[in-house]
Amino acid sequence: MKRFFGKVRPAEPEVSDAERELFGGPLRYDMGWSQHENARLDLTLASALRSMPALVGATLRMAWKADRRALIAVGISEVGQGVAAAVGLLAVNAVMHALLGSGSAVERLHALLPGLLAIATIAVVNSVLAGWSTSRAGRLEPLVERIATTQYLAAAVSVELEAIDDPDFRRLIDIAQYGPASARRMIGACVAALNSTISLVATAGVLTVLHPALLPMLILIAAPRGWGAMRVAQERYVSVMSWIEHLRASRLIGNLLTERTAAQEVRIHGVGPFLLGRYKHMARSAEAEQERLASSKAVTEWVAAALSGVAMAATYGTMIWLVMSGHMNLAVAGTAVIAVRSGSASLGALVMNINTLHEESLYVRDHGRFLTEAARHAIPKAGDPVPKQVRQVALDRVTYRYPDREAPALDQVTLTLPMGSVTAVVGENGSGKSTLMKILSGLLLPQEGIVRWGDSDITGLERSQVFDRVALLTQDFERWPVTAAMNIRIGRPGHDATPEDLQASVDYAGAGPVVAKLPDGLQSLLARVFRGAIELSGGEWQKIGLARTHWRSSTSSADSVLIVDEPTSALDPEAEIEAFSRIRRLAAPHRAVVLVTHRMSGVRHADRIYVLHRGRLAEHGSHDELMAARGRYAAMFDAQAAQYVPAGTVPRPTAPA
Ligand SMILES: Nc1ncnc2c1ncn2[C@@H]1O[C@H](COP(=O)(O)OP(=O)(O)OP(=O)(O)O)[C@@H](O)[C@H]1O
Repeated sequence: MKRFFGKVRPAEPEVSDAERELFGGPLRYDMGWSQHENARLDLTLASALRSMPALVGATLRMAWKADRRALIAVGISEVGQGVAAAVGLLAVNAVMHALLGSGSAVERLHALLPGLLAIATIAVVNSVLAGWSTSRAGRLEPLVERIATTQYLAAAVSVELEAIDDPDFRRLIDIAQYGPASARRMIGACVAALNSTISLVATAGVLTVLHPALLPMLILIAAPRGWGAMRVAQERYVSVMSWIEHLRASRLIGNLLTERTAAQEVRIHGVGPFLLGRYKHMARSAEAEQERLASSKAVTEWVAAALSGVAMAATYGTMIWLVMSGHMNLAVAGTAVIAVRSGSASLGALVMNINTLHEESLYVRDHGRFLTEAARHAIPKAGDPVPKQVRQVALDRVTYRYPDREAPALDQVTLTLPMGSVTAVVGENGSGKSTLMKILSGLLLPQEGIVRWGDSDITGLERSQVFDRVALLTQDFERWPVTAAMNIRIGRPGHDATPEDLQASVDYAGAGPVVAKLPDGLQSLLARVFRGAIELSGGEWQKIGLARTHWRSSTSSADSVLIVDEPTSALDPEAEIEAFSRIRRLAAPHRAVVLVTHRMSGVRHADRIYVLHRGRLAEHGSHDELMAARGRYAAMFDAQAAQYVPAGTVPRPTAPA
C-alpha cells in the first residue's frame, strides 16, 4: 500500500563504474538547495493543490501582462463552451423525452426535430468558440514564454559573482531553465482546465437535476484516475530532479567530444573512444531509470483504471436499480447515461489538466524560486555615485575567503593604486592574484578590510558605477562570435562606433595586420561558430582583446582602473615587448594600470611591484628595491633570467629570504 499511497521518494539507482571513474561517485541532485533554504520539496497531493492556485495565478498574471485582450477572449470563449455543453445536455434530455414519450413514431420524430436542431446549432457555436480560444491562446503562449525567459536571463546576469561560483546556485540556474517552457504549457493547461471545469459544472448541474445520487457517483469514477495521474507526475518530477546532475554530466561528455577546443586531445590522446565508452555506460543507467519509471507508471495507471472501473459499474448498477424501483424514468436514465459519460470525460480531462498544471507548476515554482534567490543575491542597485576624480584606489587589510575554503585566498592585503601609475602583482600559482583583481574590480566584496575609491568605501558605492570605471583584460577574455568591429566595441557596448572610430584602438593594439588579413576587414565575422566566420590564432585574439580594452579606456575620461591579467601569454616575443610598453602607455593621468603576469620581464618597469604568497603580501617596492632585498621577487626574477643567459652569468636562483 505504501508503494501507492506513501510519499514519492527519489530512487536510489545503481552507480555506474563510469560515474565512479570520471566523477568519483554518483552525481545526483540531492534537493539540497530547497532543504538548505528550509523549504523542503513537499510532493504530497495536498501541498500540490495548496500551492497550485498561487502558481496558476502567477502564470495568469504574466499572461495578463502580456496581452490582456487575448486572455479575456480566451476566458469568454471557454465559459461560452461550458454553457453550450449544459444547453446541449438539456437538448439531449428533450430528445430522449421525445423519443421515449407517447404518440406514434411520426409524431415522436416531429417532436425530436427542435431538440436535434438545437444540438446541431450548439455544436457549430462550440466549434467557433473553440477556434477563437485556440487562436488567442496560441498568441498568449509564446508571449508568456518570452516574459519568463527574459525574467530568467535578467535575473541570471544581475547576481553577484559569488552566487555564480556557488554550486547550489548554479544548480538552481540549471533547473530553472525549464520554467519558461513550462509557463508556456501552463497557459494551454489552464485553458483546458477552465474548459473542463465549466463543462463539468454544467454537467454536474444537469446530473443533480436528473437525480442527486448521480453526482457523487461521477466523482467516484474520476477520483482514482486523478490520484494515478498526480502520482505519475510526482514520480517523474522527483526522477528529473534526482538525475539532473547525471544528465548534465552526460551532456558535458557529449559536448567535450564535439567541441573544437577539445578536438585535438580527443583525437591524439585517444580520449574520444574512452569518453564515448563512459558515455554509453552513463546512458545505460539513465535508461534503467526511464524503464523503472515506465513500469511504475504502468502499474499505477492499471490500479487507477481498475478502481475507476469498479466505480463505473457501481454507478450503472445504481441507475438500473433506480429505474427498476421506479425512482427514475427511462428517458432520464438515457440522458443520465450520456451525462455520466460526458461528465466523467470532463472530470477525466480536468484531472489530466490539473495534473499537467501540477507537473508544470513544479518547474514554474523552480523558476520562481530562482527569481527570488537571484533577487536575494542581486548586485545592489542603490549606492552613492563614484566621484569623477578619485586620485587613487586602495585596499586596506582586505581578507577574502571563498565560501567552501578553509584558508583565505587573500589575507590582510594592503595596497594603493595611484592614478597614472603602473602596479604589478606577481606571485606563485594560487597565491591570490586573480582574487585580488576580482576584489579590486568590485566583483567580490571583502569579508574584512576596506576597498576605497578615493575616500569612499566601495560597499557604499553604486556598484554599476564602479564596474563602469574598471577595464578588464584577462587571459581567458571572451572571444565573442560576432564581427571583429563588435568584438572591439563590446568593450563599451552602449557607446556607438563606426569602423573609423575603432581605428585608433586597432592601431594601439597592433591589430592592423590582423584586420588587414580578414576578408571584410572589421566587418568580418569571428570565431568558427557560424559558416563564413574566421578563426584567429591565440595571439591575434589577444591583440583584438587589447584593442577592446583600449576602446573601453578611451571612451571614458573619469578616473579608472585597468586590470590586465596575463595579457601576453599568447604573444610572440616581439609582440610581447610591444604589448607591455603599450599597456604602460595606457597609464594616463586618470588611469591606474594593474598588471598581473608571470613574465618577470614585463613587470620590471612597473612603478610598484607587489608580491603575493599564499594570499598574503610578502613584499613590495620597485624592481631595484626588490632585487636588492633578495627575497621572493629576486628569486623569481633570477629563475626566469637564468633561462636566457649562458650559465654562470646570472646568480643561480636562491630560496627566498
Ligand atoms: N571560485 C573559487 N572557489 C573556491 N576557491 C577558489 C576559487 N577561485 C580561486 N580559488 C582558490 O583561491 C586561491 C587563490 O586563487 P587565485 O585564482 O586568486 O590565484 P592566482 O594567484 O590567480 O593563481 P594563478 O597564478 O594560478 O592564476 C587558490 O587556492 C584557489 O584554489
